[in-house]
Amino acid sequence: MGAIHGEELNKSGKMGGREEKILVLVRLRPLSEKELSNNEVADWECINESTVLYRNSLQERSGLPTAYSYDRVFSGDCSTNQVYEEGTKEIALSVVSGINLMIFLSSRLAVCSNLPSLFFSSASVFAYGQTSSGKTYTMRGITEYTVADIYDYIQRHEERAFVLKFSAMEIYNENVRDLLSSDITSLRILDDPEKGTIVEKLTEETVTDWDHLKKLMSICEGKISVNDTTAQRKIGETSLNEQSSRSHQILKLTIESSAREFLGKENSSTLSASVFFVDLAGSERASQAMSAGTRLKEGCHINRSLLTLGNVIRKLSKGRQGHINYRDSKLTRILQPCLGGNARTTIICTLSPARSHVEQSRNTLLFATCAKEVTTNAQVNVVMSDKALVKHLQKELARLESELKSPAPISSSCNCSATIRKKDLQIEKMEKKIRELTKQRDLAQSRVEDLLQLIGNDQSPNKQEGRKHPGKWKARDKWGDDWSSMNGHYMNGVQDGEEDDSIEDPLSQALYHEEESMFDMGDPDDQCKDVRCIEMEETRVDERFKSHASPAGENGQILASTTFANGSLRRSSHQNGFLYGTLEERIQDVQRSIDSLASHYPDNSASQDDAADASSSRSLNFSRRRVCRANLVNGSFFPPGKEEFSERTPPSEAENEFTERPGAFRRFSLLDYNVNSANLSRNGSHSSRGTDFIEDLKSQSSKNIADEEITSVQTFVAGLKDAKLQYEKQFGEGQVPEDLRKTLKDVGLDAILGTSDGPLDWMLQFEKLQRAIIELWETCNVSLVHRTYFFLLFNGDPTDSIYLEVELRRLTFLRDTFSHGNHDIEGGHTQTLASSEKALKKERETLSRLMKKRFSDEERKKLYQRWDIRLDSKRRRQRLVSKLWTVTEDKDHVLESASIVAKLVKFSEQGRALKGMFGLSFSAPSMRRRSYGWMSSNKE
Ligand SMILES: Nc1ncnc2c1ncn2[C@@H]1O[C@H](COP(=O)(O)OP(=O)(O)OP(=O)(O)O)[C@@H](O)[C@H]1O
Repeated sequence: MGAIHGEELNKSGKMGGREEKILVLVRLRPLSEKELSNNEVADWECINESTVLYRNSLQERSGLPTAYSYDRVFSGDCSTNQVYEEGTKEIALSVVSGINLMIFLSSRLAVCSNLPSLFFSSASVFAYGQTSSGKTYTMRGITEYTVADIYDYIQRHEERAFVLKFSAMEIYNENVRDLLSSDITSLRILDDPEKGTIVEKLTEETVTDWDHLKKLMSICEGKISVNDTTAQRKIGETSLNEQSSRSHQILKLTIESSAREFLGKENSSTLSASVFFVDLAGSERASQAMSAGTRLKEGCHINRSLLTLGNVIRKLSKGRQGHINYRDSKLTRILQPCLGGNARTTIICTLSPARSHVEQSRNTLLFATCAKEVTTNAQVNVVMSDKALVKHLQKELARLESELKSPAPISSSCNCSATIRKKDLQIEKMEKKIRELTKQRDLAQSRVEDLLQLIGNDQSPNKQEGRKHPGKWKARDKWGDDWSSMNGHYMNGVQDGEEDDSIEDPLSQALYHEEESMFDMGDPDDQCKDVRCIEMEETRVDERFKSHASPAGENGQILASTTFANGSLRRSSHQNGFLYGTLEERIQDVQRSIDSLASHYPDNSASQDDAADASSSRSLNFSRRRVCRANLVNGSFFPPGKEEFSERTPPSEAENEFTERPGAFRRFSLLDYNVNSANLSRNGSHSSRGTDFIEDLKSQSSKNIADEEITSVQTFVAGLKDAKLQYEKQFGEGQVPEDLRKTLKDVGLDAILGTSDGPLDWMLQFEKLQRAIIELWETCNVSLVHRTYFFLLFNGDPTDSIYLEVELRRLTFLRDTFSHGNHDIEGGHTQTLASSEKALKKERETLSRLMKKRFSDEERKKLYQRWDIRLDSKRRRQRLVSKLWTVTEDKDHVLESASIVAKLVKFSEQGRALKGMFGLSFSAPSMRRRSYGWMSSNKE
């Protein structure tokens, strides 16, 4: 027999890799003795072969999904053998018996030797679920049944010679260990250009027989020790499981085979395929597992890597768009081929039916729902009989010969040259257009310079103060200077001083000391809570944004350091009919801004190793999780309380797969509220619709800190853009809602309503609006990250006015809500000034932890000096962060605060991607007219 790899066949148009969804099975275990003695009730039931149902009259009324469907579900009375036979067998054995063999040929391949057999080069079986749900119990059985069947297959196929190799590893506290070696040193993961990701120096035992393999598996389980030294896989007792696996275990069985008759001959080829058995450690809540010390630390590592796995699965379920963070944990890195790679994969999600575990069970099912959507592209090895192979090659030869004999018709080559000519013409035209545009741009540029000079002469204070605005407030064109001057300050030499890493939360402290780059994990309970549900929350949020995203190609206006004057002047140029605002120019403008931001604030963190970054992003993910329960009022990303968790668990596929929460679009009704129900804000009753808007806007913006990827700024922008669109819808163009007039009066901006429409007036108005907003941010304890993004993104372009309006209205609403003692904004979410204060405090703590990561020692020292913090004082980072954004009347202070927070949340890095955000344009074409609309309407 000869072997052909799927890829080769693919080229010839016959066969190739096979795309298929991950097979997802759910296994419910019976109530354990302990659960029975605690009078636990079983709330879950398999109602048919594919649906598991939650039966609890109380929860049913909560509106959460009750039925979940998967490829196959197994009830508590199903044996592991049944799970294997009806669930995993087909995939696990496809590495030897091949899919066609299984389905069409059964064991008659030897008889029907002309038919090819497809062998998949890699298969994997995972067990996923909360601690004590039965993963190890299930995987042990599945592994044994698979291996037994593989041996059975080998015995029945004597025409081939098989070699089996076995390796085993565990990932314990983010260290990879060889389970077949007594050496407990952590192994390195390497990227091999040919083999992909490999674990260096991992023992690979050649298996002599079935007994040998069983012995090797026993070593992994710790039943036998290697060289009588260490017990193997880390197992420990928790209150939920006496024999809890504290590590992820990955077993790999490689099966190599060659046709016996060709053995030792030139044309002999060896076929290799592997099957992975993955027993993941279980997610656990610290409170339930009652873990402390080592167990708690293990639990944190377990949860963190499972979080990354959840993230990867979630992203893959959305169709592999964008970057998949496989490198965020060793688990996902090693399992990359099994997750959306070239393996056939089955995931068995195990559940405890106990009521006390309902939340964890739901999270497991949400993970399963996501996993169902993931597609892998399994590589196919094809083995043919010699006869079939010869036939295949003859056919291929004949096809190539006929292609050679009848070359492509002349007409098609004519078409080719015609197409080339057409393209040449197009290129010529485009070059001409570029030349024209460049001319126009240069012309506009010189006009702008003229106008700038004019304004410089008009605005003597600006001119005299080197473009400073009157008072403490500086113009935006000072940004670059301020950034560099601040940077300069950091670079001045200072004495060394020990820094205190003390963190109030003991768990965070433990973790922080454990892994320096890691930061806030929140309270143990929160942190150890399973997180998949949150990933689903994110999915929904993403979906919402998707549905609101503007068509790509609109011009953007997110110029972080675009000069104030520029913004105004651009409008003038526009009015004069110049094509000043062409896309090309805008891109250059943005690029310049970003470059200036990036260059003034070198990002030291970029040099830090992958692991640090990964761990940080993982940690940040915990914060992200909290966004679901974010404090609605202050925009912080910290949760008001965990009780909201289950309420906000999204619907499963059984209901609406990842659909948005019903009424998600009602969030804009804050605007309705202000227009149509103005009395509500006065009588103090709550408006959940209005809160929806605040909640979403807030959580969108606050989400950014928890996500170091570009999307976080995009999300922020999308939220604002969304709000703006709704706002415009509500009021139309050129309308000033009555209550906004009142708001403006309230904040002392009533003069603006009657002012003229010139760029200079706008500059003054912008200053006033911005200052009012900054004060309100402080009053309402708004998230520092939100303040920073907003402050940096809206820097005085007239087209920003609508965003300032929306923000001002939102903040005024919050302030009024607080002052009326109107706490209960949305059912279940009690919001008070105190809770917003608490959330802000937590955000400051988190930012203070980031200080160490984002600023070098030297920079921090300079910062302390600059902010009057003694270098020998304790908790210096916390002190510094607690000062940020507090002196609202001092523009320098605000500017520096924004710079520091921007650096902490990697704004400059994200800023580099702002170009990509043109699709989320701040300034829709109509905005140019709209921007002054509300002011002009007041003049009428
Ligand atoms: N389907 C089942 N039928 C009967 N008993 C089961 C079943 N599944 C699990 N058990 C029992 O439940 C207990 C916990 O199972 P197991 O250790 O496999 O859980 P786990 O999910 O691997 O937990 P951890 O993540 O903590 O390692 C064990 O005593 C096991 O024998």
